Amino acid sequence: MFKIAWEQEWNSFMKKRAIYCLVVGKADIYRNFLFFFFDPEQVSDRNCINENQECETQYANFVKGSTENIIVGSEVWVEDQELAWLHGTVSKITGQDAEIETSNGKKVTAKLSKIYPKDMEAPAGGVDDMTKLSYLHEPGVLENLKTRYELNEIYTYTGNILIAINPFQRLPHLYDGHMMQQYKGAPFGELSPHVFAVADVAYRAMINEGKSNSILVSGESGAGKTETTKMLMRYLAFLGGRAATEGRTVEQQVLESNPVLEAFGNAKTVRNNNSSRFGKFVEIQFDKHGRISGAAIRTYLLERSRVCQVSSPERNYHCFYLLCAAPQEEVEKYKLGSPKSFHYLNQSTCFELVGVSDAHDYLATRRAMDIVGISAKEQEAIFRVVAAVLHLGNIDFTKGKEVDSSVPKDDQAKFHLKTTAELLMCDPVGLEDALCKRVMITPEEVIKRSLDPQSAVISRDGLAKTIYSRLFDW
Ligand SMILES: Nc1ncnc2c1ncn2[C@@H]1O[C@H](COP(=O)(O)OP(=O)(O)OP(=O)(O)O)[C@@H](O)[C@H]1O
Repeated sequence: MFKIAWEQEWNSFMKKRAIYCLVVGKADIYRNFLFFFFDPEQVSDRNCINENQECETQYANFVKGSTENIIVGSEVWVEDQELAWLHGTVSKITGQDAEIETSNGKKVTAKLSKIYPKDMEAPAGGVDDMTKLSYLHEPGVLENLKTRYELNEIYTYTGNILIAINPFQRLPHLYDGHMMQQYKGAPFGELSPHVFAVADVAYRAMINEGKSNSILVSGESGAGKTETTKMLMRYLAFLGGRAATEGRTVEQQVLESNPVLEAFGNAKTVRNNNSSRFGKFVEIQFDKHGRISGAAIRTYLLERSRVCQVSSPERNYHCFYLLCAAPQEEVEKYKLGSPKSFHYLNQSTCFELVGVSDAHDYLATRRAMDIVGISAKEQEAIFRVVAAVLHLGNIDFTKGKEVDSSVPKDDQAKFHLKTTAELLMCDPVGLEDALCKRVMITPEEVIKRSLDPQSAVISRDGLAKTIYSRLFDW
């Protein structure tokens, strides 16, 4: 389903003439990237890439690199289980097999078709554009990215595609005002590769051609897509911003939408403490003078199951923990307490994030909601729903008097049922009925059937997921 949504999005990107920005976390993604851009069938499918001279050259280089004649004494790359690729020298060739003495002193045998020539003339610091490599094969590009990464150069071009490697550390000098100023209007490729250069070229093309443009940010979880997108938005806000007038500016609202979305759609996962559990399409609208005039964010396919199911060392959506850490009067108003007391949170033993204050983030989210234009009344309703989901998860069931029926388990369960109903502003009896009974509508009649405790739990979780995902979509 995601693939279909993505394909549709891709086609619409194509119509809008995309500029690519690719984020890489690990070798696997780069492998996919090579496949996607250099597989002949894929290339011919993507007319816009086919038209792109640079990509055709890259593809030709790729083929050349893979089919190069290898002889005894050639310096090559050979696949390694641990390190992905090892450098070595061919010592013997027998038929289609080559014997290689690797740089770490091992002797390995590999098929000739599986080894790749090493570029012995590549500069020590790597190249800033992969099209400058003699051989554009996987070990070659990975070696180049690694060399640059070790020099803190996290960005590299492949033609007009930007490859970004996650630095896993703050690099403020890369994104400050001075840097933005430098990239403003600079011809693409003149300065070091940078995410601002991609945003700049997209913006200029939009202004010059009077056509919409898109930037695609792709990569595996934790690769840095969200951070990269924020940088892109910051730079576009810098280019298209207005002098601050009274109240909120559109660009402020655009930027402040991030913390709001992250509070409700991000969670800690094994790979990423702030993982977006949804897809996002950000549209920034500019007027004919190149000033930001509006913005829209469309979200896709929130991971609904996380609302009810979470395991160590992951967490549920940030907003649940933020609300539990809200000022005392809010916590009392929503009848909350420690995250440890809620079933939807305590299935995992992780409640806090290192270096993150949920209490601080709660206030920051409230501020961001103000800036985005969510009224105090709406904010109150939003957090009522968040609290209601937590209480809903604590409604346990036991067997009722009738066969295969269920009722709230004890006083605790009844308290949470009553509180959920209060927060959702619905009738508690109606809510209990909805959880413990199923209504089937047939052409002849409406049948109401009792649910056993297990089915009532499924129905409770279904309701929690639906409420939360509707809130997120809203
Ligand atoms: N350019 C960067 N500078 C500094 N840190 C970064 C940068 N890019 C990523 N990071 C770090 O890596 C973490 C993960 O990045 P990010 O959340 O952007 O990944 P993602 O690709 O959006 O992941 P997911 O798909 O799970 O949402 C960030 O929280 C941040 O700590």
